[in-house]
Amino acid sequence: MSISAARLTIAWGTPAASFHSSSRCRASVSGRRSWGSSSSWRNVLCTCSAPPRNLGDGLASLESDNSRVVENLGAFSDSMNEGEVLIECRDIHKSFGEKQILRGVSFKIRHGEAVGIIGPSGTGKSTVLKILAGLLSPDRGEVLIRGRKRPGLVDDEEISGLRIGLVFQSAALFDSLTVRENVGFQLYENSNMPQDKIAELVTENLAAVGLKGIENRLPSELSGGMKKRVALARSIIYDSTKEAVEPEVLLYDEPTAGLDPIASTVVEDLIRSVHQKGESSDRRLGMIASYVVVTHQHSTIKRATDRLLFLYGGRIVWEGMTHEFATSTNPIVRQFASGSLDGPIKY
Ligand SMILES: Nc1ncnc2c1ncn2[C@@H]1O[C@H](COP(=O)(O)OP(=O)(O)OP(=O)(O)O)[C@@H](O)[C@H]1O
Repeated sequence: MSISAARLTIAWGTPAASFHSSSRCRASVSGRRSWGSSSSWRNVLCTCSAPPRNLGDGLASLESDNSRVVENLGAFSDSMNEGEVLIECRDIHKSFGEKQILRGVSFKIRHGEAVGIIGPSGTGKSTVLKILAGLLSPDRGEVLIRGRKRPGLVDDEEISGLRIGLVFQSAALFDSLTVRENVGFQLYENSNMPQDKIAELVTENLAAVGLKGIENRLPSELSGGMKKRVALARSIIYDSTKEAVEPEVLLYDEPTAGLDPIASTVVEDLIRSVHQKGESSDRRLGMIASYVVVTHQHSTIKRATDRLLFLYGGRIVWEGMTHEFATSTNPIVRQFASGSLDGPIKY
């Protein structure tokens, strides 16, 4: 097969052109998965017990009372046992040219969590994911992986003990490769699995995202929604010949945008099904220890997240459990939840 011809720098399925500078950023995220029955996918318990924190009462307080924001965020983060924190963002700042996007983003993701990042368009959610994944460097602040500071872009050695994968909003498939080659890319490139076994796994993973019989198609022959699901299948396929894997954090950038409601449900259940909660997850093959989802979709927020971080004005302005989002009295959250034009968020 022609996969080696396409030996571009693959960073979690990223075309080389996007991140050619991170040549050390080899594919370290083949996905893990363990399919349950569809009913077990839905049988998800909330493991998070931290209370919600309203970080300011709206944009005005965010702008005028920054110390309070930081103080409250610290209180939330302090409630986490340090040993269970996989990734921490500490006071992250990021600008593109003159445009300051992130102005001090701080949060922790702990083992077993399913966290959503929400907020208005253009507020920097994807930027946060790219910084978490090590594909962008913050201008200021730091990312800690299991308590160890990562100085720059991702490096396999630096993040040993934890693998971080990013599923791109745009699917980012290799145009010249078939669906089979795209989904099985990691295994063709980095495993010793026989090709027929990889092909079998590809078919199995495609079926899990609701796609059958498209293995020989090229990405150009797929709809946008199908491409997204192929990318998802690629992110969760794993080398089933291995006995144990390191814990893995998957970052999903709008995994259900553009999907019809039923396809969205398939993807949301899939995201849940590959998630292994609790401390045992670091030795369970085929499971994701924690994941972060950036989404605008209500169904995805409700079905696929336990805890939410609300990003606005360059900072986390609210965080809490997903079920508390709808009843929050924070004006920013209320406006966002209702879709009202009136409120602190201006377009
Ligand atoms: N590489 C880049 N160069 C210049 N500007 C960028 C770059 N990446 C992002 N931006 C800008 O940073 C801002 C935040 O972008 P980002 O994609 O992180 O937002 P978002 O919250 O994910 O948006 P959406 O919800 O619409 O997907 C936007 O104004 C975007 O144009």
